[in-house]
Amino acid sequence: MDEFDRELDNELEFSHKSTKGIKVHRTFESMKLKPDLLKGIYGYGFEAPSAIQSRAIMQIISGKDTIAQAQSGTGKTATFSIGMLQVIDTKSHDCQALILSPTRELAVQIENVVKHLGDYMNIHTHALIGGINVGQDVKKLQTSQPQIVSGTPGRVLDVLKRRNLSPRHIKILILDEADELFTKGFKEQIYEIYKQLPPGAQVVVVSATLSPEVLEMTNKFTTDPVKILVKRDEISLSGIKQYYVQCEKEEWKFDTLCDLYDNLTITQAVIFCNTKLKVNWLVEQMRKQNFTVVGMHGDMKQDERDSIMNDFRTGNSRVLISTDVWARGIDVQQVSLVINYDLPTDKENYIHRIGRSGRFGRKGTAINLITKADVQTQKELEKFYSTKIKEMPMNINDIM
Ligand SMILES: Nc1ncnc2c1ncn2[C@@H]1O[C@H](COP(=O)(O)OP(=O)(O)OP(=O)(O)O)[C@@H](O)[C@H]1O
Repeated sequence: MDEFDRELDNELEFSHKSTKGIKVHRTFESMKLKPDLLKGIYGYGFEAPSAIQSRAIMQIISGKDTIAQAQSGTGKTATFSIGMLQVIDTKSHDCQALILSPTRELAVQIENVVKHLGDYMNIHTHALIGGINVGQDVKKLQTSQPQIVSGTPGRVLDVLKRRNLSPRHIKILILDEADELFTKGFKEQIYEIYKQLPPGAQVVVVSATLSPEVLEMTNKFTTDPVKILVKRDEISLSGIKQYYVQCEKEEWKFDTLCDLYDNLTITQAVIFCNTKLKVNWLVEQMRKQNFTVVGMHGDMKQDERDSIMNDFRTGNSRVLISTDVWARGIDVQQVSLVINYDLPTDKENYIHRIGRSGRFGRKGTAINLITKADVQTQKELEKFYSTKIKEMPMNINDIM
């Protein structure tokens, strides 16, 4: 048992229900935001707040610790970004807000959203991510003095320890994909970072999936938080249709995928495998059959990851094969199809993976390629999320 778990053990029971009576703001105007922030929101193309935005933004602005859960692709990033931008003192050049997320690509994406929403506020931001020279970060921190930093836990902790980033004026900490941040590899780092913040710093916990165990853990970081939660049977989006193809044997999956290829390229598609080796293998096999695909995983060099992300975001590549490094948070609106070449090993990532499609009310399709051995796992997923995964019709065009 580590220090984090020991301290958790002493905490009191935590209620897993949404806070009652939260006011709903149906327009951004009614939130009385700074005019420059409002301009940034409209400039970014938003007209009205989504369900989570209409409830959580004002709670964040009020200074309360907040736990915000909402389905994938429903605008959680802008929820915390708008709340945070409203409370930042733009005249000060101290770092006042820190956003932590589990992958480098997500941390960069979040920084981009903050930058765009804060377009008219003269806001300085920086993405602190691993895989690039820390010297560059140090220089940027000194020269641009960002008020908002979005980063991955390892690099953020590193610059805090080197004293290149001062935590003294941080008044708000956002934990995006919090349940992922509370898993083994990260939680000690998160706790280390949290301990360096000034007492009373506001904490905002965000994810589409927050299990009772994770909610219990948030107790360590939050004081009397406002909770906006989603019941488990409401987490899967009805706009994302879920199907399976029964492949009998593992070897049959490949032929099935090749048969589906034409449909993958109608818009954009992401194919998930459970290991980096399998991603490499599948990319190679697909290319041997003259299919155009790209692959991405955490063992690749950062500049290669950046260039693959860039090509996929701009639509230059259309079919991406990846690990769970791509499961959470990444927002590419053109993705309309997700294929689970392997079923994920944890239930939460199933929801996150299929949520790469169907962004903000768009239609999406998810297809699981399953062998006999996967039947039970898939049944458990259906039961867990009270959802139905149907057999894919012979003619896939009927569902696309
Ligand atoms: N109010 C809004 N009006 C129009 N589009 C919006 C609005 N809020 C967010 N969006 C768009 O919806 C998409 C999904 O938003 P976002 O990435 O924040 O979702 P999320 O809830 O964080 O999803 P995930 O659970 O996958 O992390 C983005 O492309 C974003 O620009």
